Amino acid sequence: MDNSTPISILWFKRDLRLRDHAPLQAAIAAGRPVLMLCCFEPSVMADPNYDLRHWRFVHESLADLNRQLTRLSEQKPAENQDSDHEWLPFVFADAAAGNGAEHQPGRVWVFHREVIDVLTELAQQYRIEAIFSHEETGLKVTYDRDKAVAAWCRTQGVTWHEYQCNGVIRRLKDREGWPALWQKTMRSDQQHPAIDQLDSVSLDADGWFAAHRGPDLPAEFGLPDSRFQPGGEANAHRYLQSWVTERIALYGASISKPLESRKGCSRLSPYIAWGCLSIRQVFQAQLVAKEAVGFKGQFAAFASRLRWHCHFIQKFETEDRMEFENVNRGFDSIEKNNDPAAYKAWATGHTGFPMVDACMRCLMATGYINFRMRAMLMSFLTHHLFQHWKEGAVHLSTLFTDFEPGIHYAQTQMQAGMTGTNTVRVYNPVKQSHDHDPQGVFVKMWVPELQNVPVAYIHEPWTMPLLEQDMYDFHIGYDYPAPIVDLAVTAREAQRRLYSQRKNEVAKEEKDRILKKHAIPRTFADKKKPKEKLVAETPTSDEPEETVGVE
Ligand SMILES: Cc1cc2nc3c(=O)[nH]c(=O)nc-3n(C[C@H](O)[C@H](O)[C@H](O)COP(=O)(O)OP(=O)(O)OC[C@H]3O[C@@H](n4cnc5c(N)ncnc54)[C@H](O)[C@@H]3O)c2cc1C
Repeated sequence: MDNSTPISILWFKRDLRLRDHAPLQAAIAAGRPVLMLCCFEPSVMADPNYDLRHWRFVHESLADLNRQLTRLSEQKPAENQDSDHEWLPFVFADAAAGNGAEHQPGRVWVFHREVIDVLTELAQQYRIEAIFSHEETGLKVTYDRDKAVAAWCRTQGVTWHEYQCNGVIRRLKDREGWPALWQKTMRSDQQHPAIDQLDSVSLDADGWFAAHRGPDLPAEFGLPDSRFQPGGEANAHRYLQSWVTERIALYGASISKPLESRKGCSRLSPYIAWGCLSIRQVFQAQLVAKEAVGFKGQFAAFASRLRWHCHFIQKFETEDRMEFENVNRGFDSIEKNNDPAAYKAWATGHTGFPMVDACMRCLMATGYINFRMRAMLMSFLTHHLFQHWKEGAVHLSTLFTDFEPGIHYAQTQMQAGMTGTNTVRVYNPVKQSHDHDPQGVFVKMWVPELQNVPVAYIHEPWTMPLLEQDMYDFHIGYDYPAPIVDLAVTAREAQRRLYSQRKNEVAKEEKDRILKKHAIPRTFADKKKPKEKLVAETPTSDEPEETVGVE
């Protein structure tokens, strides 16, 4: 192929799948050879929100895409595929049966360079006619990158076709009609690319590509770590299948519990965040399963969370300054503590509160903790320690394998009480421990110092009399820290300061602005529905049902 042959570029971003992929479908339909690429960009990898755990997941997901494409190009018949890919024939049966013999599905070319540099150098080799990708609602670093790519496309005469990502809509002024648009997207046909017709551009692997792909990626990206969820579309479908056919039964009883949620929640979040699954695929899978397996209430609660996913990202899409600034400017004048020692105790899991410490350590080791405990961690930092949310938000981003900027920053602001529109929820970690880990099993799993502490004291080890501390050879302040704050005092003080801050004029004006921009207007029918039902079926509020009530 010479440089006068027009080609299309399929740019994989946070959409690491081959199914329900509108840009790939459109790139194939455009009829030109397609060059599929993905870039590990040094500028994005240097962003403080990211960590090895994210890039390992992306690396695994890309390896999975290339494994699938290799199998398709080898035209292996469905029955010969190993159990690793037993789900593959489901979508690609035609290609696997040999209908795509004329075309090589090829591979995704993975660079370790800025995308703009890759595009510039590719443009010297090929006539790039168009770029196809999903719209990304990302951090400032990727937003700026996308603006640079758009400018590059304009100067080069390249058309950049961007496709809606999940239920998030660009350039929306307010939320009038948003729920109906979301439903329409979720119920519309999936956009499966005709992979058997993909005419893939093949770069010279040992020549041009080797010279231009950039430095080797860090070796750890390629080393699996079994403590974390593995990346890839194949794994995503496995989690989805086991969720909708079996694990859904556990949802209601597990959602709030740090231990039980590890199996009894879907655990689909990293696959959704990195695009190994689209929200539409998940929504439609649960619609089908609901008819087959029942558990309608559990499925309804799950479906409402799929909508929250897009609802929160939509907020960030509309107001991305919340990565750096208080969403309600009326809180800019609030004075927060600046206590590095307290922050460090929180960030490393040494606060003296077993549930806080167990959750943080579990998160550090495995990349996952359930919603309620995420909210509790943020509440502990911003309410009980009264520290600013910013540093803590970045710390948690690096720990969540499922880090999704839109959900993360919108949730952080809400949990920290920075919206001025939601109830301030100050979580009591002792109560959470009693309610959701009564025997201290989870706590002991992650805070081994507490191994010998009797259940009677596991939630508040500092209440253990000295005599018993001697008896169990466990000493507060020596084997495990004394609590770093007095919860009753800090909870009261946080509520007082946050609510009094809401009274300033800027906070009030901002509240109105925020509601106008981000809240989903209630319809008359919604207003007549009982609250619980409303939350499950048509959430007009931001507040996940499991946090209703004072904590
Ligand atoms: C401070 C804070 C930060 C968070 N940061 C992230 C993040 O970076 N990435 C992320 O995916 N989720 C985030 N969440 C939301 C939520 O905790 C996770 O989505 C959920 O725990 C993932 O587990 P799951 O897939 O088993 O959830 P399930 O209960 O099985 O829910 C299914 C899917 O619905 C979506 N979802 C569930 N709960 C919420 C919610 N409260 N808000 C928005 N979407 C939701 C997710 O995509 C999730 O995968 C955050 C919550 C808090 C309080």
